Amino acid sequence: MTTPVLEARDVTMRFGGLTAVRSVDFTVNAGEIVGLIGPNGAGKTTFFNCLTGLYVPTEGTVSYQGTVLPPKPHLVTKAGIARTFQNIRLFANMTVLENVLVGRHTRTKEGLWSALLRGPGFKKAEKASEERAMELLEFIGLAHKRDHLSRNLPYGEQRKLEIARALASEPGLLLLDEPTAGMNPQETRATEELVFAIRDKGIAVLVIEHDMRFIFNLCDRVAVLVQGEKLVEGTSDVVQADERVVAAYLGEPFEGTTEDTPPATEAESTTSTKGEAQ
Ligand SMILES: Nc1ncnc2c1ncn2[C@@H]1O[C@H](COP(=O)(O)OP(=O)(O)OP(=O)(O)O)[C@@H](O)[C@H]1O
Repeated sequence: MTTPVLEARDVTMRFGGLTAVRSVDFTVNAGEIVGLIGPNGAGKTTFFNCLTGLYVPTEGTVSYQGTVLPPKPHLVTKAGIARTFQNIRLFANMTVLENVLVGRHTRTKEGLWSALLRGPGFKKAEKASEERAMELLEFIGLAHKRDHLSRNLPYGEQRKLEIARALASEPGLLLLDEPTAGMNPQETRATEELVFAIRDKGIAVLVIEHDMRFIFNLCDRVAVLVQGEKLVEGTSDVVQADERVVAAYLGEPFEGTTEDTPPATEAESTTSTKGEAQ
């Protein structure tokens, strides 16, 4: 039996006259790795931002484990959803261990500022947190670099550290936004293994990625967004074989598509103004 972890119902996000995400229904079940793909400007990051409370959807609801989420990022994290971003957002001048400890602030009594300023309350809670943070660093293979400043890590390790920091909030669902962007094939392969290992720990994963080989190797299910709409959803085989997906990536019109996939006309001419949706 499949148990939904995340359920987005009829989610629409408009920016003025531009509909970036249109009436998207989307589910991630327990134990699944789900991919979200689509051409540049398709609305993937905007949809992620709607899921994680960075944006308040114009319409629709997002539920986690059956409860509608408040559209506030820290409450979404607290509920059990963690994410990484397209661009690395580590604290560059903090150590590897400190970065992971900051990620734990939603799971400790102490707040983010206490963690950042290392006040007395933080120090008390620090020991238990430090043990858990070290477990996570061991899990991602960076325990030996615990005292290195994060800015001195090679790029691939910085991306891993971001994942460890996200895991530090003890999520039930992890959202990864282009985790292999800028990686060499070896690092990409290692990331694939890491995502499988995360799933094996009982954490569902939703991943946006442009690297199709990575997505099709990794995901149990893949959804394709095109011009803000969910065009196709299915197993890797089903999605790869769908002519509409190929056409969407090649920028061809959706001739011969079914009636339920009309092009989103408002979005057609406005895919270059990216705004803040990172
Ligand atoms: N804050 C914003 N204000 C106005 N328009 C926005 C904003 N954020 C995104 N958009 C627009 O919404 C559309 C979808 O953008 P989004 O970044 O979600 O696409 P994407 O699929 O993640 O693209 P990419 O693969 O290039 O990251 C684009 O037309 C973009 O210009």
